[in-house]
Amino acid sequence: MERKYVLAINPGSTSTKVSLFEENKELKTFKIDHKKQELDNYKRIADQYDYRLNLIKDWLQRENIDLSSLRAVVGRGGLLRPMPGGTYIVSDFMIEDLKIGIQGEHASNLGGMLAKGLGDLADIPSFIVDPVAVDEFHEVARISGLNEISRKSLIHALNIKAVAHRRANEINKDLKDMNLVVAHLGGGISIAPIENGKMIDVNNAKEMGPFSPDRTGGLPMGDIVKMCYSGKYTLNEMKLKVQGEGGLFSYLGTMDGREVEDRINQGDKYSKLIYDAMAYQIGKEIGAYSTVLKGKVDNIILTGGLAYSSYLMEKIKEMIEFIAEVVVYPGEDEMDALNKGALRVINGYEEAKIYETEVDING
Ligand SMILES: Nc1ncnc2c1ncn2[C@@H]1O[C@H](COP(=O)(O)OP(=O)(O)O)[C@@H](O)[C@H]1O
Ligand SMILES: CCCC(=O)OP(=O)(O)O
Repeated sequence: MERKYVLAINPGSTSTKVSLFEENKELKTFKIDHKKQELDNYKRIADQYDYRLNLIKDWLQRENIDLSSLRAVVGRGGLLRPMPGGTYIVSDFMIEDLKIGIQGEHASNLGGMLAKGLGDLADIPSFIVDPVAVDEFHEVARISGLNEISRKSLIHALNIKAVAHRRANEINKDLKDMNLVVAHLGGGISIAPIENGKMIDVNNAKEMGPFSPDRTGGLPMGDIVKMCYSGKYTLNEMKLKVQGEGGLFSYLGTMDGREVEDRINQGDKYSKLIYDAMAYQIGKEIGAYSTVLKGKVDNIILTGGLAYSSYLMEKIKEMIEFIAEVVVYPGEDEMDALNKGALRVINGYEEAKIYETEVDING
């Protein structure tokens, strides 16, 4: 059978998306929704491997997609060691880091594992593209203010890079000649200044910056220290407060922007206060990162699921339009970005990077 297709896999906290591509054309796509009770059965993210792999295999079978028709499998990359952006071959060393969660637990850790699992079965290469651990920081951005702690680049790199390239193509410029501030506004929020194509800083989508639908972002430090030592909460409970049950969820009991807007439209003033506060924090962070670029910003890009909300976009624009033209790309196209990353290598435009030669293996 002719090997024609690329299979892209994007594991998220509540779903696994799979898409089949023939060159640049997305032929089929499927979102497998996972019930919370189902995922709660697994102690660690890596433990979900067989469960999610079998669901993908079932889908392939239902769609009559034979593994021998695939050229490559590509997955969303996870919380690996700090690494340059690009397309990476999934190696055994990388798999070990994904399994232990070298920089923490995240659903995207399964992307490389699932890609390699299927790639090995079909005897074809497996890749990851622009994982959430891409680190292009300026050295000064790493300094936190406490000697034992470094600031980390944990970022929605795949979508941020994809929309930055999209804007550059739209205005016929080379991204290397552009400065942008990109705000990925999803369940978690990443806001990054991009200087000549490099993401030189970011808030850290897991624990700093603005609050998001399910995360607190940065919090008043003294109060957090007191809560940690109050004896009222376990480590895991505190972690869940910061990521998973923080942000909109902690105030309003929902992490769905649409539901919050329904409540606002019905006159709920408290929901409006909280939603407006999220917009306020996002605008403030975009302002801060514009100063990183010394105000030389070609465009500000707002993207991710929350960018579908015209209410939120207008609130944010009011605060930042004085800096640069604002461009809104609602949603994300991570499947397309994964496929494009794999194709660049398969079609010989780029060489696949080797994880163990790009990262600090002793770090
Ligand atoms: N039309 C909309 N209006 C307001 N919020 C929306 C809309 N569409 C999606 N969202 C919100 O966007 C968030 C999810 O964004 P998304 O980029 O899909 O995140 P993730 O991939 O991190 O789960 C959720 O809070 C969702 O409710
Ligand atoms: C760890 C940075 C990327 C991230 O937070 O992704 P999700 O929003 O998909 O959890």
